[in-house]
Amino acid sequence: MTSAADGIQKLKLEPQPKQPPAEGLLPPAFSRDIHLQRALLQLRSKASDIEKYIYLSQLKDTDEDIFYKLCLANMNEITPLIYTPTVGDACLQYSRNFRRPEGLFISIRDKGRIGTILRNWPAIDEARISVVTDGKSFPPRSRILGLGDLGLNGMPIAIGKLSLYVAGAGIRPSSTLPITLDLGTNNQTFLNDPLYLGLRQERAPEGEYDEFMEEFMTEMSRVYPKLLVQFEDFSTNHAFSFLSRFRHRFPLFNDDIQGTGAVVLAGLVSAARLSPLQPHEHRILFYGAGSAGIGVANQLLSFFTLNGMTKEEARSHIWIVDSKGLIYDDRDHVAEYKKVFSRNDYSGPPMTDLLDIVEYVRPTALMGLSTVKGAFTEAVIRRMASQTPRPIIFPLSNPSQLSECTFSEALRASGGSVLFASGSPFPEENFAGRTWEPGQGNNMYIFPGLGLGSILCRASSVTDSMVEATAIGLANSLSSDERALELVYPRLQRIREISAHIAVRVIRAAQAADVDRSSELRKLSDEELLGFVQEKMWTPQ
Ligand SMILES: NC(=O)c1ccc[n+]([C@@H]2O[C@H](COP(=O)([O-])OP(=O)(O)OC[C@H]3O[C@@H](n4cnc5c(N)ncnc54)[C@H](O)[C@@H]3O)[C@@H](O)[C@H]2O)c1
Ligand SMILES: O=C(O)C[C@H](O)C(=O)O
Ligand SMILES: [Mg+2]
Repeated sequence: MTSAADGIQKLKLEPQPKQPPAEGLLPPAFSRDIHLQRALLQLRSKASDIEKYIYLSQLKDTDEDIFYKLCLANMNEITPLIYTPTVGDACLQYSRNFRRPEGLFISIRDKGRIGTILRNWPAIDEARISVVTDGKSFPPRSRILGLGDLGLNGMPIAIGKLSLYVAGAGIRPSSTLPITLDLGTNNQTFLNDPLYLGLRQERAPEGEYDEFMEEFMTEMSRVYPKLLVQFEDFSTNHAFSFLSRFRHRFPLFNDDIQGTGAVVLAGLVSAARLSPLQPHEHRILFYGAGSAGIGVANQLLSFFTLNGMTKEEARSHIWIVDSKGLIYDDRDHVAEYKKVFSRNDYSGPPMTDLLDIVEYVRPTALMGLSTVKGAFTEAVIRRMASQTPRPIIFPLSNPSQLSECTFSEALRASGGSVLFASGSPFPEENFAGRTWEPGQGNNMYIFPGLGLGSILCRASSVTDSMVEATAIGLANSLSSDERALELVYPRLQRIREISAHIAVRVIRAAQAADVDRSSELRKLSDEELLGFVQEKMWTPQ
């Protein structure tokens, strides 16, 4: 009879000691440099992105060094395959394509013995960073990107984010820990699918979920005392409540609320530098009021407060639209977490049409976090472009098929005046006799550096000031060449350099907030600190 442990051994999850292969096992002319080229050719020969994703997962499993070398040399080509948008399909098809475990699955039935399960993770190094998702949705079509209730199939998003920690910030692969919490699913297609790998039950009720999370977080900190936790793609209500419940007790952050807030703040700062308007002239309209929309709106208050306004004044520059239209005081049914942005200067009939809202608000910036494909119509973009000289339009919903508009649409409808960034990548465009590069406003620019800085200074918690520091660090990391091309984000190929720069800002902010536990870093100059951060980055051999 085979035991569960034998099963895992067969699935090769256990780390294999690195030894040169015995003589004769490799062909005489084999060289690792040439093999890198071979791997790229093999990758490019695959017919679809999901096949490329599967190829890359297997490459990571069999030869981690080649996998990360390939990533680092080809960030623009590989990031969309191991991360957004392909990871969306990888999630949808996870139970069909599953080959071997690459992370921990902790289910509601493990309540009472979560510590034991956590100790089963067979890593060589102590886990230092974990991305945790519950693959869960609240209203239909929310969370895991914008794809809905994925239940246990959310695992690839945790794996994808951690691959970017390694590629983008040089976190040691063996210290990363992807975790999917299986609390059941209300996705009937999965429940009916014989291949579905998760619990075949509806989601656990709130009270039980709360107890489960309490035990989970407590055990995580016991088993892995140096661990930083990233909450990913929880449904909106849980995203906010778990963040506020745990953030002062454990080192953790929520990527969708805080990471997205920071990346959009950085993009807005860069875009505003290209606009002729003064900061206090900006009026920001949010389309979508979930964890990301409200998280970003909260973070964008800093755009105004850093320019001398009070929080109250800053709030008056922000308008929010949810699925029921513009949010204002006299409107019924406004969830508590949105109320802080409710307008007290409008009291007419409900305003639901985006074109009417754009006409009324006259936004200089329009942020899409709604999961509503095509919501930024040609008419909406044209109207905005007629009201403001450089409309800032960020359709941030993921994956690509849920984007509020494409780069081509925004460019053409605005006659080239748009300052654009999208959550998922879009190709360059030829328009009006030149080539235009879109920006990608994705939290992937933030979490690697935030994680690296927090880990290196052993932050006991992740403060708002550390998150804000990532945004300023990112906005200041554009090269003169990138600025000349009017890019709002730096090129992805420079992600390691950018992450190191962000990590330094994070460490300094942690020191100022007194949450750093590696106090010897306080003695280093900024230059020495940057050197220290870069030296700590893992590099594939
Ligand atoms: N670019 C990034 O880095 C990034 C980061 C986080 C989230 N996102 C994306 O943002 C999207 C939203 O994420 P979330 O976590 O906030 O999801 P969510 O489900 O919590 O929120 C979606 C919001 O959109 C609103 N909405 C739905 N239909 C609408 C309509 N017709 N008109 C106006 N509003 C409508 C809903 O009311 C809700 O407030 C997802 O697609 C996600 O992938 C992008
Ligand atoms: O996963 C991404 O690409 C960004 C973000 O965390 C999201 O949920 O969409
Ligand atoms: Mg996310």
